[in-house]
Order: sequence, then structure tokens, then C-alpha cells
Amino acid sequence: MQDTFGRTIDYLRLSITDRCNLRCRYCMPEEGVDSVGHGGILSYEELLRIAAAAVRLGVRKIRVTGGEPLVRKGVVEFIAALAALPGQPEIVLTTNGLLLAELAAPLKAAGLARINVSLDTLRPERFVEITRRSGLERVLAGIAAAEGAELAPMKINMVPLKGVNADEIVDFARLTREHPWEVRFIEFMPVSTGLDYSADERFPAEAILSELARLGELLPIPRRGPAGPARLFRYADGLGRIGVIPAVSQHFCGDCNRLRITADGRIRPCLLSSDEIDIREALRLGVDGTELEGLLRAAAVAKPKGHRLGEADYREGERGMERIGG
Ligand SMILES: Nc1nc2c(ncn2[C@@H]2O[C@H](COP(=O)(O)OP(=O)(O)OP(=O)(O)O)[C@@H](O)[C@H]2O)c(=O)[nH]1
Ligand SMILES: C[S@@+](CC[C@H](N)C(=O)[O-])C[C@H]1O[C@@H](n2cnc3c(N)ncnc32)[C@H](O)[C@@H]1O
Ligand code: SF4
Ligand code: SF4
Repeated sequence: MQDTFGRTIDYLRLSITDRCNLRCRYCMPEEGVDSVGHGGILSYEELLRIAAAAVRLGVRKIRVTGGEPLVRKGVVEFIAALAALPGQPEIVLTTNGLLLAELAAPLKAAGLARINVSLDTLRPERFVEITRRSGLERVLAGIAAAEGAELAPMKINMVPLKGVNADEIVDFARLTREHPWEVRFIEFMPVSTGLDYSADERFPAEAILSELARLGELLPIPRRGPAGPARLFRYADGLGRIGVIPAVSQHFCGDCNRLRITADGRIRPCLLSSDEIDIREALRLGVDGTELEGLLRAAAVAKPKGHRLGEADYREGERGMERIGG
């Protein structure tokens, strides 16, 4: 499906829950997060109907995200059902890794193609400071299990914050020398209010690149087609790759290829705009497949040319990343 600006939309991100077993300070407030509850989130059946309609419109890749997608009961069977949709889209997942040690092998068997694991520090005490929970060992065991299950190539997502974990950029980059992983550094996005960060903690892409250069020369990897948000590099002696996601400072919106479904059933045309289309209501009123396709098409038409973050009239949204799915 094409949007108004000639971009091809072939990627759908499904946030399957707004619940999470961590409370990362840049994503969710420590307390006072109201989960939308069982009736508020889309059922697996509803999610499958949306996914099937999207695949009919040309979506080739579906990412399951959250909240923490692995805390939702029945996620393995849901992945299997997605992978079995006519058209056989590629099914991928983004997780904090806490439950991966147990679930990596069943997820692979269900048809999951790849996995992206979010990890912001390699230091146990810091893990607690950032996520407000313990569990670094479990995440590392989860990454090992994902590798064992051949969920490859694995991507690790890190959000550097100045004075918090930016001094670990080089340690994370070093991982790509020893492992065939893609380690990606994501610019922090101020998307919801009530977060425990200050503007001084932002660490822009240019600063990330200077940090990375301390480890050795970064060799750019040329893009082949719309390659997603990451600018890719490698070190001459590295097995893996480095990605920098300049989510705020340098727009990759011109290549944007995605729509999002929020945990509570809204189609979100752009991560950084609070405009949404209610698909939950439509599903519960009994729309048919053609009407679902119509709603997805309308969202593609409503997709903005680019984000307006940083512009005078931009307002931080009410909805946290855990509902949008990142
Ligand atoms: N501004 C912006 N940021 C995005 C977009 N897509 C992903 N990101 C950021 O990049 C992070 C990593 O995304 P992932 O969930 O790993 O997915 P991905 O980068 O699409 O993954 P691949 O399919 O492996 O390329 C997200 O959590 C966001 O912070 C986007 O469309 N716009
Ligand atoms: C919302 S999480 C959902 C999936 C899963 N719980 C996880 O952490 O991977 C998806 C991604 O969004 C990123 N993210 C969350 N809040 C962010 C923010 N304010 N700025 C940039 N990235 C953010 C996380 O680092 C993670 O990689
Ligand atoms: S980034 Fe992921 S793991 Fe961390 S609080 Fe948000 S949803 Fe949970
Ligand atoms: S900010 Fe919006 S338009 Fe730009 S890449 Fe992200 S989702 Fe697409």
C-alpha cells in the first residue's frame, strides 16, 4: 500500500500489551501506570484480523512489541498464528529479554524469524537504576538462548542517556567485535509526560558517533533500499554491525514504511504524532475484512510527511511508549 507521499507501507508493528515487567525510566513512570485491562486491549483474534487485512494490502513484515510482549499469555501460539497467515509475512519481535531464556526455543519453533532485545547497561546495579527492577543476568541468559535458538541476526537496542549510561557506548560497541550482532544506539525520544529524565540527559546521534569513533574507525555500510531507521556501520575487525537510530535529530521519515497498532486498539500512523484511528471500536461493531482494509488505508493516507518533534507547536503525547510499542 502507498501513502500520500509515495512511500510504500509494508511493515506493521503490533503492541500486544501495555503491561511490562520492567519500568525503564525513559519509557514508563515508576508508578501510577494504569493498564488498560483485559477488555481494553485487543484480543489475539482481533489482532489477527488486523494483521491479515494488512498482509492483503502488502505488509510483508509484522513486529510484535509492547509493553513487554512476552508477558502476555499465549504469545507463542499467537506468533504461530501470525506466521501461518496467508502470504506468510516475516514475524519479528522486540523484547526486554527477561523471559527469553524460557521462550526463545518455542518462539523459534512457532515461526519467529528474528528478535530485537533492548538492553541499556551491562552493569547489574545500573540495570536496577535504569529499569527499577533487577534482572540483568536473566536478560543475558535470554540473549544466549536466542542465539542458541538461531533467532538471527540478533539486534540489541540501547538508549544512551548522558550521565546515566552513555559511558557504556564503547562497551556495547565492542560486543560487535566478538558477536555477529547488530548493536543499535537509539536517540531518546520525549514522547510522554511523567518520565524520570531531564533534557540534559539527551544524547544526540552526533555524540553517539563521536563516542563510537573512540573504539576505531567506523566504516559505513551502504543502504540497500529503504533500510529502516538505522544508519549502519562496522569496525574493520568486527563480526557484527553498529546501528545508530537518529530518531529525533535526523529524520528518516522520507523512507518510513510502517504503521502501528497500539495495545488499546488504535492505528497510529506516526510514532511521534498523537493522531490515531480507533480500530477497536470498529472491530467490536462487527466490521468486515474490506472495511478493516479501508481503515488501514485511511491511516496510510493520514501518515504525516515527517515528525514535528522540536517544533514550537509540538506537544508531548499522553500515551507512553509501552502502549505505542516503540
Ligand atoms: N522516530 C522513529 N523511531 C523509530 C521508528 N521505528 C523504530 N524507531 C525507534 O527504533 C527503536 C527500535 O525499533 P525496533 O523495535 O527494534 O524495530 P526496527 O528498528 O523497526 O527493527 P528492524 O526491523 O530490525 O529494523 C524503536 O523502539 C524506536 O525507538 C520510526 O518509525 N520512527
Ligand atoms: C517500548 S519497548 C517495547 C518492547 C520491549 N518491552 C522492549 O523494551 O524491547 C520498544 C523499544 O522502545 C524503546 N524506547 C522506549 N522508550 C523510548 C524513548 N523514550 N526513546 C527512545 N526509545 C525508546 C526501547 O528502548 C525499546 O527498544
Ligand atoms: S522499554 Fe520496554 S522494557 Fe522498558 S519499560 Fe518500556 S516497554 Fe518495558
Ligand atoms: S517519526 Fe513518524 S513519519 Fe518519521 S519515521 Fe517515525 S513513524 Fe515514520
